[in-house]
Amino acid sequence: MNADLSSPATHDAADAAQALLSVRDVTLAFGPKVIQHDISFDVKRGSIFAVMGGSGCGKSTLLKSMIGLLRPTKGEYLVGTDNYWAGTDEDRVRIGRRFGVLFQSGALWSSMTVGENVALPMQMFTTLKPHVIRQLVELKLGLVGMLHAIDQYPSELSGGMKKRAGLARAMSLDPDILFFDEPSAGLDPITSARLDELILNLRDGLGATIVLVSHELSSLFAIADDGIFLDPESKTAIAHGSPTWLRDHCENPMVHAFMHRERTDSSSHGDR
Ligand SMILES: Nc1ncnc2c1ncn2[C@@H]1O[C@H](COP(=O)(O)OP(=O)(O)OP(=O)(O)O)[C@@H](O)[C@H]1O
Repeated sequence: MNADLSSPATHDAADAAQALLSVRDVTLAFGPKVIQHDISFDVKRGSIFAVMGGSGCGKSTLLKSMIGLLRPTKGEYLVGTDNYWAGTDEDRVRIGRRFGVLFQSGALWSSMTVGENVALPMQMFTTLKPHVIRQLVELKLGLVGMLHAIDQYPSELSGGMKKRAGLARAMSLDPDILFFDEPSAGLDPITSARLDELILNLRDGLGATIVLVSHELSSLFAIADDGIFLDPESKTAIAHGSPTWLRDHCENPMVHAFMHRERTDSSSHGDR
């Protein structure tokens, strides 16, 4: 399989200069089982970067590794000038403070209200006074259209509201980079489109930099402006570029089939 790495978004010296996060020659494995090898890409400040590929290719594993839950067997993650895995545990905690993560389910604490969930990271990691935290919580919930639900418990929320609340919590500490794992999973198309709009507003209004894993083509085409396509067979990246660029220009058959929702023998494990 030939790698189609010639898109406008292929990483080069200019991209590296703008990069907020640089992934360099990363190999991920569980024991002897290699999941992906020699992955390199740059996430530019203010971009929405998609990790794409069929089911089981290693998207979530890569995301986990980027947020510090899995040490790569080889390679580096550079966050600005910080080399994430090269430092001490304290260094990683400091660098990790620059990350916000939205997990698939929203991952809210069920015994706490929405407001308490959003306040928790501020209470744990800052010395802000309670009334300041309250103001910030209201601000974050306002940004995601959830201020009205500040005193509600997660069990009282719809799937889309849980995602919004999870997003407000991910933004609690004003992260430099937001990581989203399947933000549209479990949402109906209208709620999913609203979440896409919200994500675009966060990028355009706040200049947020976002890395996401998603299967949802409509969502990928609507919001992502750069990305990487992982192949489960060769276990490495076979294309770089925005989802629309890959859809319209990438000639690699696996990528073409995925982006056009076609079934081919070689992509039988691709998601549909
Ligand atoms: N803790 C683990 N130990 C061993 N293998 C694992 C572990 N976690 C994931 N894997 C394997 O790594 C591979 C990639 O899994 P991963 O969940 O990253 O894929 P994915 O692309 O996110 O899939 P999906 O789109 O279906 O969520 C799979 O073969 C999976 O079985």
